[in-house]
Amino acid sequence: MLCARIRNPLREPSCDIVTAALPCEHHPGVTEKSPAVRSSHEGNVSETALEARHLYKVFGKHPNQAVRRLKAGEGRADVLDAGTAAVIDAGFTVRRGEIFVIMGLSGSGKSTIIRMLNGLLAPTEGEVIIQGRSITGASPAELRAIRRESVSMVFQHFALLPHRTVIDNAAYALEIQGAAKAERLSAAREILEKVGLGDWADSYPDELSGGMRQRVGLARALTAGTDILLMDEAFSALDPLIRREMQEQLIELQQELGRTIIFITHDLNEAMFLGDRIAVMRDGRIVQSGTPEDILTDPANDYVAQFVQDVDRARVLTASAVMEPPHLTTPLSAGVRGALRTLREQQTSAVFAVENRRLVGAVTDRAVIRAVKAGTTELRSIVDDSVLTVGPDDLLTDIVERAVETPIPLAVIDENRRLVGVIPRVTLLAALGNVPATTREMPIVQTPIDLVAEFTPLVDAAAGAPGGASAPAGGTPGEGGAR
Ligand SMILES: Nc1ncnc2c1ncn2[C@@H]1O[C@H](COP(=O)(O)OP(=O)(O)OP(=O)(O)O)[C@@H](O)[C@H]1O
Repeated sequence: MLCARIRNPLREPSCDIVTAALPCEHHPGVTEKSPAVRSSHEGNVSETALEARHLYKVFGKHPNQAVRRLKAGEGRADVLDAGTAAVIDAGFTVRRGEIFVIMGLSGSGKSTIIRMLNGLLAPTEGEVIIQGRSITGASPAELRAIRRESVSMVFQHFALLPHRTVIDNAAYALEIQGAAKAERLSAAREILEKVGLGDWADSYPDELSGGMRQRVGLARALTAGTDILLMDEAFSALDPLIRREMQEQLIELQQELGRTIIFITHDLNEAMFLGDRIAVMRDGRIVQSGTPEDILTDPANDYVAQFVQDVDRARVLTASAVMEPPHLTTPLSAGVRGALRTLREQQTSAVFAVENRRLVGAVTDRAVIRAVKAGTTELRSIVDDSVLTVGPDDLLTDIVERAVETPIPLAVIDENRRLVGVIPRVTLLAALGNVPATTREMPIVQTPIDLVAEFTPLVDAAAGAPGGASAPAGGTPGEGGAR
């Protein structure tokens, strides 16, 4: 299985990209991880493939009036008399080479957004910018050119031409672009190989299964050679197993071909698995955008939190998202006695041995005691170097098995074998079960009755103190008394 973190080179860039939680430029109330801030040595290369700025779409009699009222603070339901607000002030930036997912329940406005992104629908207000060019106000001919050259679409119901062979379907977009037959067939054949349909080139769509037909749809969009692919619920009609296969294949293809993909889905698990970043929509608005881990671990509001409750966390969270700092370590240079001291102080039965922060292995209490008895002082000879390790980018789903096998926490090591964290089994279980792994201070239970306040007036009254026996009738115990 591919790792969600490392599959996109743009997501884990090799040079100084600063990522910080910032308010989204277009939505001060919506937070997203900041767009990559590139170091100056990369030059001013635009990494933005597509941008949506303050998009509104209202269907109905008075769309502009509805937008004015929405801006003034009225809600979607309030402006129904003027029209249906399908999209309200949606803004996002899609970076080149990423999979950006727009996720929301039926009616939340996803399809309307995607139709505005490829110019099939004009926004009531706002702007769509594709590769630096605004398509708002573009002529029909310009829009056709943009769709031909920059943006391809993959539909839920494949939209294949039934009387054409698989290869002719896959080559169709190039045919429209006017490419010579030999050129388009060769390009289509290459892509068909990549999607696993090389042997089916001469078949017809009705000879294929649903998953295979969707592969042809995907091949057609990829053959077109556009940088941006819009995929509208592209896998929703497929059986669950085929669907998962397609999701995995899409990530592989995206990694290989580096296209920019905007993927629409109502399925949060799919969004979490595919998305480098996700925009969550509700009632026409984007309510949160961020990486899958951001959304899972820090939902912006109760709506998103409820949504993520049922997410298959093992497919989204990585080792680095759940690991704990490695406290139970002993340097090799501390020798057997040093290891013994750490084991006793930490009251544990095994510690990790490290050398220059690099993991050497684990040392158990038994081995240490035997070594002390035998008069051994050097630690390396008793280190067990077969400890199970995982990488920071490994998905939990891929490490659960190893966690079950090992009696000590899993060691998380980076590419230089540096011990960057540990995952005790309890931490893994807590993360999978969405239980907070942190512990809090125990609250101090308040004494139910303030005995001093209760009894002082009675004692005072018995002693004849002023204000005691003469306390007003109905006064609460303690009122007017000493505290
Ligand atoms: N042409 C139209 N005329 C009037 N209302 C529309 C039109 N298209 C969409 N809507 C309304 O806009 C809202 C958003 O619809 P949209 O299809 O964009 O949502 P969606 O999230 O894609 O839902 P689904 O997954 O069901 O397609 C809905 O209330 C829908 O009824």
